[in-house]
Amino acid sequence: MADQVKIGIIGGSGLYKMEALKDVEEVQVETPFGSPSDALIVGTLEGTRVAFLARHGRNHTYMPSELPFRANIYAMKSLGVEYLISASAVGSLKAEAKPLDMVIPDQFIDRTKNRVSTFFGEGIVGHIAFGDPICRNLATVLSEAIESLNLPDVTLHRGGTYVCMEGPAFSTKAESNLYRSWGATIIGMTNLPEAKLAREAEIAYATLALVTDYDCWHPDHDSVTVEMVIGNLQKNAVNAQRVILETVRRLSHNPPPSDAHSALKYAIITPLDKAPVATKEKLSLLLKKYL
Ligand SMILES: CSC[C@H]1O[C@H](OP(=O)(O)O)[C@H](O)[C@@H]1O
Ligand SMILES: Nc1ncnc2[nH]cnc12
Repeated sequence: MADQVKIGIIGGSGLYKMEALKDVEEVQVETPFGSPSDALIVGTLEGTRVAFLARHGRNHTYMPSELPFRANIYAMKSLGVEYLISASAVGSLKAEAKPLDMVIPDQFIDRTKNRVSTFFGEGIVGHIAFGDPICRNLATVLSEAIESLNLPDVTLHRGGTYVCMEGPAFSTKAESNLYRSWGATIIGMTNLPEAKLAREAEIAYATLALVTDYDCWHPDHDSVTVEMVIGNLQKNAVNAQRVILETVRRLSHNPPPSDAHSALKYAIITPLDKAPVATKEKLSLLLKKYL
């Protein structure tokens, strides 16, 4: 079993490994919810052990709808992760958020249709608070890390709404314009289920959204393609990794409090002494504080 690690990183499209990780160990984690997308790569960044997971697998073999979100979050929890940073490619729904910019969103709109985004069920019912789906304090650490680096040609947008769509096809223009009329800032296919499950697992979660395109609404820009996403992500991958490094450095020196760390305190409605033993066992990693 690997050492306990408090900081986890999930890398999305175009960010399949962390170059700066040292003393790397590949950890295959099995969970009651199946296998994660890939082995967790535990290594040292800035003197701190962290766990990295390629969200779609290192060869990008999982579609957003196929991602084993529960296994991914459970695996992070089983290593001891308390803070989870998600690095994700997104389309921009606002002119001012340009390709290569970074956005730290603070809200989501759910347009997924086909995702399991809870650990509950099978006799144990829980309803987490999700009004503020991103950990504000972790988002602040991330934003301050970005600002401290003064990255050339990168504008940071603090706050904003991430529309999470099902995919895998990109949006129609009508959809893209609808989301713009709702005031949304960026669009992707992955972060909402992850954020919900992280909250249920009492892990603080924040998103580093890397803008790769203007989706399909912008009259002066071509509609999004995979080539565009990966091309821009590769241009920005060095910056993204610098941001993650600086965030890890700050988090390890000064880990902030997070409401997420006690998210289940008032969430579980089923009396646990009346709950099915098999489900209590399945969820014991998440529930043990409350059993
Ligand atoms: C390759 S374009 C669409 C793909 O990119 C984003 O992935 P991630 O959030 O893992 O960076 C988007 O959500 C889609 O999965
Ligand atoms: N325009 C877009 N729509 C959905 N997911 C994306 N990921 C990157 N760009 C995207």
